[in-house]
Amino acid sequence: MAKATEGNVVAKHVSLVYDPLGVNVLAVADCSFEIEAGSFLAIVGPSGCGKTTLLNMIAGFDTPTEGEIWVDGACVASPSIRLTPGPDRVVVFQHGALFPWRTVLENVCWGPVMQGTMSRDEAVEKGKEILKIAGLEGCENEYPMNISSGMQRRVEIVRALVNEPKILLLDEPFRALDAMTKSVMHQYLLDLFDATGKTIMFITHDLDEAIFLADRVFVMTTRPGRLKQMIEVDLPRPRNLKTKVTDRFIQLRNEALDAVHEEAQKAFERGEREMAK
Ligand SMILES: Nc1ncnc2c1ncn2[C@@H]1O[C@H](COP(=O)(O)OP(=O)(O)OP(=O)(O)O)[C@@H](O)[C@H]1O
Repeated sequence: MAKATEGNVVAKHVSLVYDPLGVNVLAVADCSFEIEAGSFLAIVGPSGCGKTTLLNMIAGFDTPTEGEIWVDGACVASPSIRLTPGPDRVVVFQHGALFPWRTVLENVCWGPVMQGTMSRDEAVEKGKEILKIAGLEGCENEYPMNISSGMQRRVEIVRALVNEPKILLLDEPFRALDAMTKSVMHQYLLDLFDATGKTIMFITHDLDEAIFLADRVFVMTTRPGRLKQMIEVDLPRPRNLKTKVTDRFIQLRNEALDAVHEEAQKAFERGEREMAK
């Protein structure tokens, strides 16, 4: 699959202060980075460092207090722009949100049909095609409660992809899954990434997951979240289980671990100091 030409994200000196007149929490500070069209960026960092805040600004859910976010040459977020969430930037959260009263296929087709961007027949065709890549062929008529949690997560990702977004934003989508299921999810996600060529931004606490999936790993500092380190993951694709035992994988994972651990230690010490006040 050729790399996408759409979905290039550029963040320029982005900061966000929650409640500037009240508690005044500087969540993200002066973050600048680029996600090239068709590439996979993982974001890691200590708890509360601003990962979701960054994702929410790209999704159009939150307005930066300073700086700008550009998608394909158009400014989509800045202090002076009205929020514009839309189907070009679709988010999958860690907690599932499938309609329990609709079948898998109905869940997957609902968005584009409701928005009028596809006829029902087109959405069904597209939905079935992506469900197949995600290993869900034959589950179209099941209800969410009758399939496993790993399958439910895949249905959600398929549902997001059916909208043909420019960017897929994933906020710890596999956090609640056991290690074995997670590992299977990774392979399906990589298959979907290879097949669709979409730009993906993926938040996680799991460094193995970040290195295994991504082209680049953005390590954030403890809050306020800034860029601490950008790790270029030069592992060849397609990747599989054997990738995880290569020397290069272990080297990259250790690099990420050192960077995150240093920040987690700072966050911990700051927490202890605040408790001692
Ligand atoms: N609405 C809000 N008002 C005030 N502070 C907030 C608000 N939302 C988040 N915060 C604070 O902003 C900081 C960044 O939060 P955010 O959820 O982006 O971090 P995170 O890195 O995604 O955290 P985690 O890894 O725990 O999910 C945290 O200190 C959080 O408590």
